[in-house]
Amino acid sequence: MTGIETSPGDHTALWPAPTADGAVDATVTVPGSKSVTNRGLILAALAAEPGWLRRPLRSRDTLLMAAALRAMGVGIEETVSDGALGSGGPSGGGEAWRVIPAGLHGPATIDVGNAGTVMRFLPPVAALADGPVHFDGDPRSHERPLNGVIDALRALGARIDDDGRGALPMTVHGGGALDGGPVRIDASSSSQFVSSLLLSAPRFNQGVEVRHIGAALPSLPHIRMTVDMLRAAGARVDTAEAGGERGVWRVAPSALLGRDLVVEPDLSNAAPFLAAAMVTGGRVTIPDWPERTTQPGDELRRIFTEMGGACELTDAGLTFTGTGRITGIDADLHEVGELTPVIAAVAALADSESVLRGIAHLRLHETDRLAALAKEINELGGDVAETEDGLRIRPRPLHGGIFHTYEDHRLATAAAVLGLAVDGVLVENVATTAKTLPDFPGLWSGMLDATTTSARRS
Ligand SMILES: O=C(O)C1=C[C@@H](OP(=O)(O)O)[C@@H](O)[C@H](O)C1
Ligand SMILES: C=C(OP(=O)(O)O)C(=O)O
Repeated sequence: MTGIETSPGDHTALWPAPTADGAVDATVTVPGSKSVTNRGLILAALAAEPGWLRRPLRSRDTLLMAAALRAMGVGIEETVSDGALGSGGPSGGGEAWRVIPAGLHGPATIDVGNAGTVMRFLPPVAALADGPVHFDGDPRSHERPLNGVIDALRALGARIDDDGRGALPMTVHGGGALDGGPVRIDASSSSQFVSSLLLSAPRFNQGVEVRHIGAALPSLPHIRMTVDMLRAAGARVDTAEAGGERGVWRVAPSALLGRDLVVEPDLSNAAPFLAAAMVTGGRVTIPDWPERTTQPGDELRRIFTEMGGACELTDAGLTFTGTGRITGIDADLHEVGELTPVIAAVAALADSESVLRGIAHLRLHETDRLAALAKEINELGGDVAETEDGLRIRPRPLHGGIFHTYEDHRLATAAAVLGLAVDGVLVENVATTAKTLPDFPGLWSGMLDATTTSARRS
């Protein structure tokens, strides 16, 4: 495990965001999906036989997940696959992780960093271990809600010591098995509470029946991703979409298959690159864009088209073309909240007002994203106001300055988008992008260098 930032990064470092000289014209290969990689790791670790993850994302969040599973005894071998190892996916071989399930053991200590998927998806796995598993992480991990997972696990038979706030740090006293059964949770603050219980449920004695009570659930595509991946691993899952009750998910106890999974590119991390086409009136192609996917980033096709761009899905991937003119948008981003920071950056460069709704839960993400976006864009001369459930963005001429990022990868990529159009944007701690995107500055300058090269050729 080398070459990836595994700490939150250096707050004193300032990265001068490059401006674009003209329309970008580039093909950008985006690394694998965080959400698919971390679900794939858990399902493979709980399987009855070894499995493969091909083209996994190697970033802070996924390396923390792999380290945590290893700490509980799971084998994860990193290899570079070639034809001999089987299909390497649409573009051939590349990196692959072989996951070898084993008895889950405590005592173990897990560093969750600031990864929602690690802090929420692993406590049910720890409940299946045969000893205590201690969870802690970055200071922000102590503030992000975990009560839905803690309360549900207790109701399902787990013993957990925490300080009574429903947050980290905590110790799950794994008993080697968990009863499971019916449980009610309020997952209105994070869809990850539901995904967490479903992912480990095939290994609970009675499986699980999760009933969501409370206000609307955010990020439904991510719950669909959980259900799809469970089914692909052989689990039996009942959902509203399969004729079941709304807000209720049932997973039957069963053995899980070891899969050979090719991880899709991270479509949410494609957002800044597609935004570059929007902002510069250029063209960006993302290879291997899936034809069908549960990733919320697929909605970018619709959202950026509504804002004035155009896209085409071909054998080469998704090609997104901007005209340089951006129209403001009135959009409910409840289901695709993680796309908000980059959409807000594009909206700040539009020629009319935008209203982004349905995203109050973003106040509980890596940072309070609504407050941070409003403050940082306004400090560059913008006019962004927080509403009860989102942002109202009135485009203004922007100027350079320091853009603080609050250890939030998506704040940093949003700042890079603004920097394409605004001279003198200095992005604090761009290294924080390593949470989900290794070498973002390299990919960004690669996109701009490819543009210069193609301009010279023509
Ligand atoms: O399950 C997942 O992989 C995710 C679910 C969403 O979380 P919330 O429902 O907490 O917004 C999303 O924002 C996060 O980036 C990834
Ligand atoms: C909310 C996010 O991450 P996490 O998995 O830490 O919740 C995100 O990546 O936008």
